[in-house]
Amino acid sequence: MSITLTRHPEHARAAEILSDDALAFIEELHHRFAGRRAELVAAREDRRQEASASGTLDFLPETQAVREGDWKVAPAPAALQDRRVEITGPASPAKMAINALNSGAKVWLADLEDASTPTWENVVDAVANLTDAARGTLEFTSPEGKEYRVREDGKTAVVVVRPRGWHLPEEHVLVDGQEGVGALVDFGLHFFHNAKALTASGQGPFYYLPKMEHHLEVRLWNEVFTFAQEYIGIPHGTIRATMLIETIPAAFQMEEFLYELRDHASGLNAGRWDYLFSIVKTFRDSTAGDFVLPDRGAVSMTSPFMRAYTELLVKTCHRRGAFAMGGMAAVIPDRKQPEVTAAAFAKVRDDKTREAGDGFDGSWVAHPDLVPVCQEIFDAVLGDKPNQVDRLREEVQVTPAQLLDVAGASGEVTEAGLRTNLYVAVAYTAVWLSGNGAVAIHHLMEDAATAEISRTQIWQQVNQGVKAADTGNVITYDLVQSVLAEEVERLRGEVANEERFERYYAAAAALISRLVSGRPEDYEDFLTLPAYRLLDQLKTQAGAR
Ligand SMILES: CC(=O)SCCNC(=O)CCNC(=O)[C@H](O)C(C)(C)COP(=O)(O)OP(=O)(O)OC[C@H]1O[C@@H](n2cnc3c(N)ncnc32)[C@H](O)[C@@H]1OP(=O)(O)O
Ligand SMILES: O=CC(=O)O
Ligand SMILES: [Mg+2]
Repeated sequence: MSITLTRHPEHARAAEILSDDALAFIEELHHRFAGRRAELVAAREDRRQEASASGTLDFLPETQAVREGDWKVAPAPAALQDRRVEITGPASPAKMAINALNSGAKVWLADLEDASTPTWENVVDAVANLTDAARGTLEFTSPEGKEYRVREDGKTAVVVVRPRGWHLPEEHVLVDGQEGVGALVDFGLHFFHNAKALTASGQGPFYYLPKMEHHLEVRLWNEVFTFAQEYIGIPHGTIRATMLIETIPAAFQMEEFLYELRDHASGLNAGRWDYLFSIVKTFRDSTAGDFVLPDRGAVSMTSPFMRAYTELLVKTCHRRGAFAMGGMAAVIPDRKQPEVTAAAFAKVRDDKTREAGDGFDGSWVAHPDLVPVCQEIFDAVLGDKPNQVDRLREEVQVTPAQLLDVAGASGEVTEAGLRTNLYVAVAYTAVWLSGNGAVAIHHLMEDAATAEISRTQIWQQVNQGVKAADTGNVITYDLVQSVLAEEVERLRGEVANEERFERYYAAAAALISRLVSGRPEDYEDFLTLPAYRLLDQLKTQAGAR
């Protein structure tokens, strides 16, 4: 075998999850698909520069026949007919996996992506938990003695696994001396251990595919699926995947995404947070139009450019017999603060009411207490039906200009918003570095996608010399540095643990300080790329203390 591990994960199940047979499968995937994946990821930047320079994007002329053709995706299997409420959350720790399975949601998006830090231990733990879940043996006892068991009334959520995006490596796997691909490792391990059991029970294997920018990236996943099904010996088309439309180039290729994956596609999801990130990232240095996004907190789903995106998504999906899945309202309840919970419920209700009314077939929630809120709204709209794929929305017409109308969003850039962005970017990155990919900050769910918006907005504001509406100050890198220093001191006080602060928060602050400089050479395509390189280093330092 030409596959080796740079380090064995510290996990009791490592030998089972990383068995020789499983690694041989990863090696095959790597040999067949890693080269093309590298080319496709590399091709993104040229296209981005073109879009930024021209200040526009358009539907692709070369795929007009696909958009005008008469075709549909494969019909949804029984387990995915009703997706009115989907809870998202990491597949590690086991406690959260069990809570998600028991939440009453129809689907659990088991996340190895936005909500997960891909430490080697987390990756193995997530696959181990998902393997136990597929066999009905997942259980957990907390250090306090609380026992967690999966419910036995047949109402557990159907599991849909989200592997890492194409951009992330897996540095602990080497194939022919070349670094592994995070997406292929996550998918490969989960699929290898579970495909047969899930096929036999009719519960999968199902996936969510994140952060793609071009339909050729979808084609690559389709080829991965086709090969994987053959390798393991399950029928072509058993896998079903829902693709996130969460990049601005993807909004111009919704039809093409579904077409490329048509034998395996079950829908599209409006991933609003990465979508906003992608808009700012793509046009961050554009001088060909006004693409400066107002403060993150001021942009809502009712902004015209966000409505254009969701309306087009519903219309496209239903025309092709695919499910249209709504996104995440980031407000979360707090069981200890009823007024926070009431405010969160009201906001989620508004968000889901808009989505259900627009024709979405279901939507996401971030917390178990939000499942009934979302369910009630979709129940009222769906009535006896499991979905509303039959609502064609033929009246919807969306133009490129509408999708790109960032300037039409109401709201301003403020220094208060800058401060919040800096606080969130550092606090989230620190928590991520400590091994936890999702966290509540000021009653909002923060994950990799929301943090990406925060740090990219700052880069854009510095690069474009934006004037803050509340103070009148131009946002310069010096101003950012001085606000950053204040927010880092605030965090030092809040963390109140000097060792933890030094290990994670100081590292996070140093990283964010560079990423927001507004200089082209400091911009990183993904915050998690440089952060990933710190994980083992911090682990070693922690062990050495
Ligand atoms: C942009 C996007 O991609 S969105 C999708 C990716 N993001 C996510 O999936 C985030 C999902 N949500 C979460 O991770 C969590 O809700 C957080 C981190 C935001 C908040 O978690 P906590 O601070 O633990 O919330 P809280 O204390 O209220 O939790 C209460 C209980 O619900 C559980 N819980 C909370 N959220 C979830 C969830 N999403 N899935 C499963 N269980 C959950 C907690 O584990 C806890 O369980 P316990 O009572 O057995 O100990
Ligand atoms: O993955 C979802 C998003 O909003 O980003
Ligand atoms: Mg996302």
